[in-house]
Amino acid sequence: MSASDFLILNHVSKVYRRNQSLLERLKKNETGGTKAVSDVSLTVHHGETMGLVGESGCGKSTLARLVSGLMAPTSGEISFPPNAAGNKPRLQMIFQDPYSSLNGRWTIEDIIAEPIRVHKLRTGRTAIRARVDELLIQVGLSAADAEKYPQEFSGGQRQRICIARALAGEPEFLILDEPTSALDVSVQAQILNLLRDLQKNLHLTSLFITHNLSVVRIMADRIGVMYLGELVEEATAEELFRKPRHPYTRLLIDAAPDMDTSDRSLHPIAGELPNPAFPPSGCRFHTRCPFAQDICRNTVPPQKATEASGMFRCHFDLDLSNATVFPAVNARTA
Ligand SMILES: Nc1ncnc2c1ncn2[C@@H]1O[C@H](COP(=O)(O)OP(=O)(O)OP(=O)(O)O)[C@@H](O)[C@H]1O
Repeated sequence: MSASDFLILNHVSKVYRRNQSLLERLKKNETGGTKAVSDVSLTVHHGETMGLVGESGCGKSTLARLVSGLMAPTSGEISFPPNAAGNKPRLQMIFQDPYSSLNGRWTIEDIIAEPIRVHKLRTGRTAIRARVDELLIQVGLSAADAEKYPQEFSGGQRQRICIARALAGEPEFLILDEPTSALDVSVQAQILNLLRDLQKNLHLTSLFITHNLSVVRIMADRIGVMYLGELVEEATAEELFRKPRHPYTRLLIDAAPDMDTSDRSLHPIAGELPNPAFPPSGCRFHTRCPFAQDICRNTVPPQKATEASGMFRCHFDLDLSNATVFPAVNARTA
């Protein structure tokens, strides 16, 4: 542990239990459920944005809920090393759906004022209203919007309100779970720009979760890649794109849309995602990996360190820096 450590995940796993049929029990699934997060170890440093990326169902949202304390891990530990004052950091979350996360019967003032009141950050109606106005302006809305209701705003504007509400709690740590995935492509870029400016100006530490690698490339200092509950690679954003070490990372890079063009759709990733309740043996990615050998089917790959303080889990040291390593995939998506 070092002084710059903000959040530490130590061998964290989460199993969702479910009722099994007799046949299922006889078959094999000894865990009796879905191991949505499997043995994840990760450190987030002060002031850093850690991106988590992977396809739907890889366990990203489960990890977010574990880190936020909404849910306890089945095994492993999650800790926030105490700051100088010995306090736990204040945490806020921003979710994907700005429609369901705002109470339609409350005015925007009530919504944004709530965390200010709960954490006793200002007292008195005038001071609280002044802070609400300030936050609305900070997220690109206007003080007059405080009197309105959520239904009067577009999706992008509602996400701005959610961001203002999160900032109202004066968080040291922000968890963003697919904050732009429900928005139109043109609005996505505006919200990402806003979030980037806020992170820079407010020196927030954050966990940014998305299925879109192009989005974390813009937002994150470091990126963790998840596949079927496991962290398969972790590196700085620069290193991950320059020299991916795991074949799944290479496929995600090839599937990522180009944020500089109007076509920002994700390209499909080859192969079918296995059922997380019954992950493949050995390397979980072997059923989709063009480099798979017998060892991949039978043996769990070791965790290997990269030169630049990253890590990856693959039996081989493949050179994946060139996009042509998956010609079939690239021909299909061209
Ligand atoms: N409450 C739950 N009970 C049982 N299984 C669950 C529960 N929540 C998630 N799962 C399962 O755990 C796995 C991981 O889900 P999770 O939502 O964390 O993934 P994700 O990567 O965030 O996906 P998405 O982007 O679709 O939300 C999936 O197989 C999912 O079906």
